[in-house]
Amino acid sequence: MKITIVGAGAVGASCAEYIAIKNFASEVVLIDIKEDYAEGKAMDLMQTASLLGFDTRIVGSTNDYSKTANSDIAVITSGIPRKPGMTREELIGINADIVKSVSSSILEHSPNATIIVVSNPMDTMTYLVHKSTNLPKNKIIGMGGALDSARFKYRLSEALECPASDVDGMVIGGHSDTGMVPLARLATRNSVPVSKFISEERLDQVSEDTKVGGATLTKMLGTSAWYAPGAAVSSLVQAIACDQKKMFPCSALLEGEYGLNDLCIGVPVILGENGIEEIVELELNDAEKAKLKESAEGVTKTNDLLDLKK
Ligand SMILES: NC(=O)c1ccc[n+]([C@@H]2O[C@H](COP(=O)([O-])OP(=O)(O)OC[C@H]3O[C@@H](n4cnc5c(N)ncnc54)[C@H](O)[C@@H]3O)[C@@H](O)[C@H]2O)c1
Ligand SMILES: O=C(O)C[C@H](O)C(=O)O
Repeated sequence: MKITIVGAGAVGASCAEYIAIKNFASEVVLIDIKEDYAEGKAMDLMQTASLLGFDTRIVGSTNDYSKTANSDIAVITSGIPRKPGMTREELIGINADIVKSVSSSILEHSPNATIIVVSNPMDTMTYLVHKSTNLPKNKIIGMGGALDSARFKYRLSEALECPASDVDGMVIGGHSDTGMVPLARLATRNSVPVSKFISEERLDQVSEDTKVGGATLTKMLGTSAWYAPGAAVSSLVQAIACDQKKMFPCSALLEGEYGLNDLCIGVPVILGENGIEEIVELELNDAEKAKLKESAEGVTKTNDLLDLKK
């Protein structure tokens, strides 16, 4: 199993590290435009192999896509991250051109690859990859909901004063400060609704903290987060590489599901060797449906900023 990660920055390198530690891939190629940067990250990571006990070969390359040839999965993390005070949507101008050219270079050398889009604004970048390539829709996946759900579980575990492994919960909708829809009604602690343990006000606070999870960390770090994003991407890569048939909320092209059309937005999907093998339609209540619709309107507004004729 060969995996390419475009962008050897914070998220790309973190993702490569978690993939290697999980030891399910034969090769990870890290590629970046900065001279020697990906090679340096790859060498540094390879020097952890004997310490951490993995066999995955990590290779670095400065913009030489021949090294990525015949990748099974390609992850796009290239582009700029936001600074404190910015929204993800403000990155569209620079990142759209990068994502478009990178996806074309990936497919030139790996026409059968499944692409996971990470660069922000992620739902719109995922839509752009659909619009600018001929890949079938199951092979283009946006990563956002897996991270947002991990943050939701973290906030729930804080509120319930229990380990994160004791709680379950999911965030659907757009990967934006206002567009996320944490499904608080469906969140559980060992199958018991979390509303049994915390007040409605506290649960509302958990949802609000989850939605601004990325902005909170960006303010603290001066740039956006990378450990949880890298871990979330590695989980999606593993689900596809190992044909796990696991369910994650991912940004998927919708064609009528949830009453939505012609956009990519976070919904639960089953991931396996064929990428998105199924879109799971949840029975949402009226309030949740209204939030998802509003979120979709926001994503569409950002999509409308793309120049798809370029
Ligand atoms: N979807 C999510 O949940 C999520 C989570 C975290 C970050 N992100 C996004 O991921 C992106 C990367 O974040 P980061 O923190 O790793 O940034 P970073 O600046 O640390 O790394 C980005 C890397 O991309 C490289 N790059 C730029 N143009 C390139 C090109 N044409 N080809 C190859 N490489 C190129 C840069 O040289 C840099 O090394 C940002 O857009 C950020 O907003 C998304
Ligand atoms: O917050 C960001 O800009 C990066 C990423 O989308 C995140 O949620 O961490």
